[in-house]
Amino acid sequence: MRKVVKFGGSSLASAQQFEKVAEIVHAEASRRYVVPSAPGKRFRKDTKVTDMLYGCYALAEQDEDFSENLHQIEERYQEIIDGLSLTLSLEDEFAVIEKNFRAHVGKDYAASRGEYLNGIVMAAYLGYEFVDAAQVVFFKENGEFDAVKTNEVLGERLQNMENAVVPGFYGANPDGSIRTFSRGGSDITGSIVAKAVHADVYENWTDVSGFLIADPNIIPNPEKIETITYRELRELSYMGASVLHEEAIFPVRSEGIPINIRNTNEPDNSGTWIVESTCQKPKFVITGIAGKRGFCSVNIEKDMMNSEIGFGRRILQAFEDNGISFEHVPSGIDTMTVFVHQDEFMDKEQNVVAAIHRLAKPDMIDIEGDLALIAVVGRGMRSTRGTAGRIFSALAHANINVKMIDQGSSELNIIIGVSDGDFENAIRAIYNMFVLVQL
Ligand SMILES: Nc1ncnc2c1ncn2[C@@H]1O[C@H](COP(=O)(O)OP(=O)(O)O)[C@@H](O)[C@H]1O
Ligand SMILES: N[C@@H](CC(=O)OP(=O)(O)O)C(=O)O
Repeated sequence: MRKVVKFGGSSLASAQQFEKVAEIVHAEASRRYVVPSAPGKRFRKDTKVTDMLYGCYALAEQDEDFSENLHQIEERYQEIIDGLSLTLSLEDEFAVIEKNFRAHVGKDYAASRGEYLNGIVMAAYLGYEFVDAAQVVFFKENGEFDAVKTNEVLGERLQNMENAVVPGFYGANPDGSIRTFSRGGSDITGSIVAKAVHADVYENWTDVSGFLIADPNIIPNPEKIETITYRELRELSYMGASVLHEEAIFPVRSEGIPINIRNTNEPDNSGTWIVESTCQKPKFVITGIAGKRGFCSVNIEKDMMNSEIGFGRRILQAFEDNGISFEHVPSGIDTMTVFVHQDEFMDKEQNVVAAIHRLAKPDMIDIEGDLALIAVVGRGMRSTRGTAGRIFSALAHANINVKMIDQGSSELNIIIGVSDGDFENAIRAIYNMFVLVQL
């Protein structure tokens, strides 16, 4: 049995958390490969080390004095080192970091030091070997992750190592400079390592006892999801369920390696299993609910548009020409609506409108901002009639106006558009309808 264990920032925020982590790792000999994040928040208003590093580097980039900021970061590590009674010194490491910050080596390098240093501390504490991710995780010239080279080099490097710590979140560009994944990217590293070592399980340890049916910041103590498929998870994490990075499933999915989400603060809880397929029936019709704010809808009207061949393509071309990706495109007989990310769209809004007029000659264009999209996801929905009806009914009872509904052809998800202001109430109403009433 071979396991890769990734610990998130919340699991590594302090010496006390490190102690829990070591207990978990040493509890099973199979937990051979450890992927740590940078120290996260110790309390609600605390700052993650990654954010401290970004802030510190921003000063360095402006040639402003950053010594106090860097010192505060060093103190966070020192507190952990002292709390664990380690004899390790990071003095030389911080001297190199300071020099590189002064030389403006890059924002990604700066952010990556959180995981790099935590990896060194973790390896010393566990008695595991440290492997710098810059030597084993690679990106291509165009910035894409180089899965083939990484798998080969990482697999070979770890093959004969009994135990190792590989820091999450970063790797190297072809010229050797550091590049990070997007925020939360240590989850991706964990998955990459699991694939490279042909792990039996990828354990992802965090501060909640599994993937929950809804965001615990919106629903107090939501029910846990026992088992979820990769496809369901992809829908939920893409739509904002931040417990696992949306790209983290790809490396393990191709190998059929299950992911087990676990809680460092409650290690006896079996957590959530993320699998390719299962005959286990979900407890409720829906598996989970997730959502994101910050969308904008562009409603286009033109009489008889449905009979005009190429109309849809011309509309979408207006977005493509302006470098804007779209989320959903529900359409009617004489109307078509394109949902886009508001922050991406805002600056180019009038260019897109002009392009639509030029390319598709619509009768009217109407833009509405401050919308939220909610995904109701579940493999159980396919075999249950009336799910959309129940969602509508729940939202109507909560006095929420539904702006859009879109059911994926896989019948795995239903997407609902509501006003930003209704976002949390809508999630509560759906949770109550499908989960609370059944408990
Ligand atoms: N559906 C969900 N299930 C569990 N946690 C969720 C969900 N949606 C959002 N979260 C949030 O995700 C957090 C865990 O992710 P993250 O903060 O990235 O942890 P880590 O520091 O371990 O990487 C939880 O504390 C919770 O607030
Ligand atoms: N430390 C990085 C990468 C990461 O994955 O962190 P966490 O596991 O705490 O989400 C970030 O804050 O984005």
